[in-house]
Amino acid sequence: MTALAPRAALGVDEGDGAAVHVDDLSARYRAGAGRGHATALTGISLSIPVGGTLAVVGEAGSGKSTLARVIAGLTDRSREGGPQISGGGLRVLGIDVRHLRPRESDELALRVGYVPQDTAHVLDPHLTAGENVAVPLYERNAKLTRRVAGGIVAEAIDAMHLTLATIPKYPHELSRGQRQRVALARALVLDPDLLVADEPTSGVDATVRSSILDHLAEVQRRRGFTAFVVSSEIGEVRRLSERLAVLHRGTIVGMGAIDQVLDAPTHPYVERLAALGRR
Ligand SMILES: Nc1ncnc2c1ncn2[C@@H]1O[C@H](COP(=O)(O)OP(=O)(O)OP(=O)(O)O)[C@@H](O)[C@H]1O
Repeated sequence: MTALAPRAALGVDEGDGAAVHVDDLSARYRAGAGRGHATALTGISLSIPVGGTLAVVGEAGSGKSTLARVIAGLTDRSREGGPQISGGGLRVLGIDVRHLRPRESDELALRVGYVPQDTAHVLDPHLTAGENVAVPLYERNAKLTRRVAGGIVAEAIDAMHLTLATIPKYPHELSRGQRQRVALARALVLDPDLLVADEPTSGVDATVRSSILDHLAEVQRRRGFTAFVVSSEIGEVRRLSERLAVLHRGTIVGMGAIDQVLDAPTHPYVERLAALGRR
């Protein structure tokens, strides 16, 4: 892979200029036999321009992972037990996620890199780090030679500043921070148009956290993909994004430039967040 020009500069446009366009979106989960549904998101509207980044913060259970999953196209239609879109609209890379057809679901899988909170959901414990990163490559092209795949994997591993000695190791032989970076390498190996990362530094030591975020920001600057990143810490957000959305009980209670949101809080939760950020 050579260094790629930013997509916005290449003129990749998804119609209305936004890579992600969420309009009054509601989402829910099946609550189990005879118990109806549990609403997780209500009236969410946001937009991420091509090549832009939006960071999302909010307390536990506020709906961050649900929003990440629906934006990644991992709805109940495509994945058993996933969130269902129950109202509003969602366009991702020009695709209507609410009415996703199987072909579009496959297209999204190739064009969206997704890193869940728990890397155990994407890293197969029976495959080495290198084999895990290669999985999407073979999904896209089963005829890829081992030599070509190996070169691409080595580059993806290197881009996350992991040593090549990581490649033959199994996930359990790696630290949590190394596993997160392998999961990021896997999500980025197909050179996606959109990265959805759900707390990419969750459970990682504070000293390693900032370096993961810096590597991620550097790769994004080079490749110009659009990013939606969930974070649990306001301090982390600035390393990746200039824009912030704050979720509280399934609704957005603050959105805009980070300082604008924190300096003029319009909700008590944002006020608390701003106070934490000042400490
Ligand atoms: N698979 C599921 N089935 C039913 N309800 C769910 C499911 N996943 C999440 N929920 C519910 O949806 C709401 C939002 O959860 P979500 O995981 O999106 O929040 P979050 O902000 O990401 O939380 P955390 O920071 O703890 O990861 C919560 O009330 C949660 O209990």
